Amino acid sequence: MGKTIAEKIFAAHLKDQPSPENMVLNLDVVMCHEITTPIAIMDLVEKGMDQVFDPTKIKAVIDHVTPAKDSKTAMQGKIMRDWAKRHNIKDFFDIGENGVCHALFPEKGFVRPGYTVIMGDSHTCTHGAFGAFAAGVGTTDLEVGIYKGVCSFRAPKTMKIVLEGSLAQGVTAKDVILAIIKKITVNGATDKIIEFVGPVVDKMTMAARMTLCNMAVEAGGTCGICLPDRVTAEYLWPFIQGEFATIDDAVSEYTKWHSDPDAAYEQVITIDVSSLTPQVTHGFKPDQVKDVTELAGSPIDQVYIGSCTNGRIEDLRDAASILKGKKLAPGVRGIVTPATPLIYSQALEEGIIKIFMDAGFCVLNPTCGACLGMSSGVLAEGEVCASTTNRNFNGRMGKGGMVHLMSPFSAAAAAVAGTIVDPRPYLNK
Ligand SMILES: CC(C)[C@H](C(=O)O)[C@@H](O)C(=O)O
Ligand code: SF4
Repeated sequence: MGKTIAEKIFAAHLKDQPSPENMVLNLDVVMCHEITTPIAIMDLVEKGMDQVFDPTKIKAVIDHVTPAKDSKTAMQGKIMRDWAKRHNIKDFFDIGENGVCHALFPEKGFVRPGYTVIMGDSHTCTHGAFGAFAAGVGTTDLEVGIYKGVCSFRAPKTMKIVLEGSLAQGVTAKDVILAIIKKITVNGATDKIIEFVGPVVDKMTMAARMTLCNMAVEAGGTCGICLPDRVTAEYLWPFIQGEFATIDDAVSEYTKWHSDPDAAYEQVITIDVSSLTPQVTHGFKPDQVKDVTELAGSPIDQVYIGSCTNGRIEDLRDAASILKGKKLAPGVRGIVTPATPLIYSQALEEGIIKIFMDAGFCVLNPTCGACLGMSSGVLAEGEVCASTTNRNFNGRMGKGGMVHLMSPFSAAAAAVAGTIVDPRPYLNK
């Protein structure tokens, strides 16, 4: 019987298997941010176990609320900073160099095909876009990961989603993943890995694949995963050129992680995306999704473009293509947060920041901030936000606020229209 990519990664990292269902894996990367890691650090310190298994395999950032907004967040940052220094963690990103973890770490080349990655953050699944097994974990697992470099997982079960056809203009990876979550529901992939394959994925950029994998957790998935190919190797080339003579060599090496044709899946779902239209959430669950046309005309107060889902340069370009030469609708606030300093400076160089500013947007530094309602754009009670983020939970961006998840095209079109609107007529105008 052949193996899935997840089964291959698990087999290659197996340290111990206490039972058929329970596999302890060696970790290649342990990622850390200032919301969940300080709790793990303090607990390790208290237990007299203040050690890290390998400082080169720990990647840490202050990203959720940065610059600090109050004494509590300042202390969370300080705990991270002191810890990184104490343990000689070189890949630690503080103010000026920091960005949203799931955008920053891929950009630094920290994740490679076949890797095992954990983080105390639910959207760690984003890194599966590189053909890695990347999972969000709780504090105890994070502590063990930091201390010993291992983590225990259930034997992998995979749901394969085959994406066929081709995407129409103005329809993006965000619309695809919203449509998938609508179809399989918020529990559809619980305890499963979602393997995204098919011609649509093959054609996607790494940015689009990251958007796809980012929201696997919103369907309950442990991880989203794409098979590493030429697109992966080209993205990683600056980091792997010491390992391979040519990109072709990298591509052929990475095929060892491809799922075998006779691998066994829990479930296989095939979706033709050719007739897919822009999608948007309503309600407070990410599977409450409608065609944008069904919600057209719903008023909004704020537009938020950013986050680990859609704060990359490709996303800012999409939004700017609609905003160019236009203004925010009266009464609508616009906030854009490039997800990393590199994206910010690229956006500056490309004139994208100017487009946002001319349209009336407030441009923020890279941070999670408003995405989880912690800072930098919190909604007031009764307010509505058109957002490129990944969660529309009740009160997510502020108590009593409502979030509609959508693509950067749809968010930019909503900014101009002042209501939810079909972005397609706004393209190329
Ligand atoms: C703060 C963190 C633990 C949280 C997560 O795990 O997802 C955050 O990133 C979020 O998106 O709500
Ligand atoms: S951008 Fe939002 S979803 Fe992503 S890690 Fe930050 S808070 Fe979580």
